[in-house]
Amino acid sequence: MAELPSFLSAKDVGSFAYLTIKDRTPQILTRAIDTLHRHKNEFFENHGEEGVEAEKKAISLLSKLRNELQTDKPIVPLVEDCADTDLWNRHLEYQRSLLSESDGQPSWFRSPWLFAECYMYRRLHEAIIQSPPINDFDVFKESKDQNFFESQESVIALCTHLQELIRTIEDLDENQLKNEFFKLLQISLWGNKCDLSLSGGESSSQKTDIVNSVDDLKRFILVNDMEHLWSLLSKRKKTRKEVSRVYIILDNSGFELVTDLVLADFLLSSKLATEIHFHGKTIPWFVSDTTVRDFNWVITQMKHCNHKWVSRCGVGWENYVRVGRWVYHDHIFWTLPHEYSAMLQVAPDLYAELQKACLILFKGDLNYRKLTGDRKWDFTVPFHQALRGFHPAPLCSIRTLKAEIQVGLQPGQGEQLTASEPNWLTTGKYGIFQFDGPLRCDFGNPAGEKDLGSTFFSPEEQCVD
Ligand SMILES: O=P(O)(O)OC[C@H]1O[C@](O)(CO)[C@@H](O)[C@@H]1O
Ligand SMILES: [Mn+2]
Repeated sequence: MAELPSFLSAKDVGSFAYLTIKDRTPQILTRAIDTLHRHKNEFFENHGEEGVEAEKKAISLLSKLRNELQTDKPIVPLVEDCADTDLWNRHLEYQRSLLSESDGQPSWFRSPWLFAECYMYRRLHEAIIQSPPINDFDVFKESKDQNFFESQESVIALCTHLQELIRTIEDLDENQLKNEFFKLLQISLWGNKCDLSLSGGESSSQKTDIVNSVDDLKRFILVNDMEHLWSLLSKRKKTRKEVSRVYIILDNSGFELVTDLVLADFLLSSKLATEIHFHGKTIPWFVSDTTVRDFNWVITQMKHCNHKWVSRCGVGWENYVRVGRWVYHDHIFWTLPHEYSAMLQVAPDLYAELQKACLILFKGDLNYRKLTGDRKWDFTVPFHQALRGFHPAPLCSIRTLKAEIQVGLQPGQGEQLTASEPNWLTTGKYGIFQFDGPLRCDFGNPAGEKDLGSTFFSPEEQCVD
C-alpha cells in the first residue's frame, strides 16, 4: 500500500500552518487575556474577591500557555480530570511514538498542525476550568455575539427570504424547489467565510446582501456536488415511508449558524427531511464554533427581535426544538484532535449515531481538515480515498477553503489556481460542496440496523439513475 502523505505542520516554515501557530494563535490568546481583564468588574460583582483572584489565575495560566507556544516547548499532558483528559493524553503518547529519538518531544512547531492547534484550544479551556468560580466563562462568547449583531441586515434579508419562500412552498414545482434548495445551500456555504479564528478573533461578520450574491459567487465553487444532495433527498422524499434525518455538523455561531438554521428550516418545510440533528461543541472552540449556549442564544435573540420575519423564524425554530424535529447533540469527540477516520475506534457511539443519517453535512474548514486527516494530499486524490474508511452515511463537506488542503480536483485545476492566485487555499474566497457516499435513498433508517463501518462507494463507482 502506498505511504500516506505527511501531516500539515508548522515545521514547514512559511506554510499557512506555520503562520497560524506563529502569529494567529498567540494573537487569539492575547485577546482571550484582554477579554478576561475587561470582565474583571463583572467577576467581582458576581463572586467578590474570589472572582478577581480567579481572573488573575486564568490570566497567568494563559500567559504561561502563550509563552510555551512561542518558545516551542514540548506539549505537556493535560492535568485537570475531565471526560476527555485520558483520550487527549493517550493521543499525546501516540504523537510521541511517531517521533524517533533524535526528533525529541512533540512540540508546538514540530507536531502535526491539527494536533497543535486543537491542543491550544483545549489548554485554553483547561486554564478556565482551573479557575473557579469563573470556570464556566466562555472567553469567545462576546465576539460570537458581536458577529451575530453585526450581521443583522443579512439576518433580516435571509429570514425575510425564508418566510416568503415557506408561504408559497406548496406551489413550487420540482425545479423551483431545487433552485431554492441550491440557493440556501450556497448561502450556508458562504456563511462559512465568517469564522473568527482565521481573523485572529477580529470581527468578521456578513455585511453584503448574501441572498442576491450567490449567482456572482458561483464561479468560486471548485467542487460542486449539490446535484447529488438533491438527487438523494428528493428521491427519498418520493419513496419515503419513515423518517429522513439530515445531520448538520455545525461550525461557527453568529451569521453562519443562522444560514445553517435557515437551510434546516427549508429542509423540513420542503419535506426533503423530516428531522434535523445538529452537532455542536461541548467547549469553546476555534473562537467562533457553536456551543449549546450559542445555539440557544441565537434562537432566543431572533425570537425577541423586533423584526417580524426574524422573530417568526426564532419562534418557529424554538418550536422545532420543543417538538423534537430539531435535535441538538454534542459529543467530546468533536473537540478531540483526532481525524474522523479514527471515530469508529475512539467514539463508536458517535459513529453509530451518525449512521442513522440519510445525509450528513459537515460545515466548515476544520471539519474538512479532520475528514481528510489534514495531510498533504495531491489535489486530484479522490475524496473517498482521503476519508480513509470514514463512511457512516452519505456525507458532504460544505466549506470555504482556509487551509492548505484540497482533494478531488480535476487534473491541473489546483496548479492553475496556484499559478494565478498563490493564496487561493487559505483566504476563504473559494468553496466546495464535496460529496461522498452512495446515492441510494435507503440509508439512514434510525430503526434499521447497519454494520459499523459498512463499505460505501463513491458516486463515481456506482450507477446513478
Ligand atoms: O471555522 P472553520 O471554517 O472551521 O475555520 C477555522 C479555520 O481557521 C483556521 O483556524 C485559521 O487558522 C484554520 O486553522 C481552520 O481550519
Ligand atoms: Mn469554526
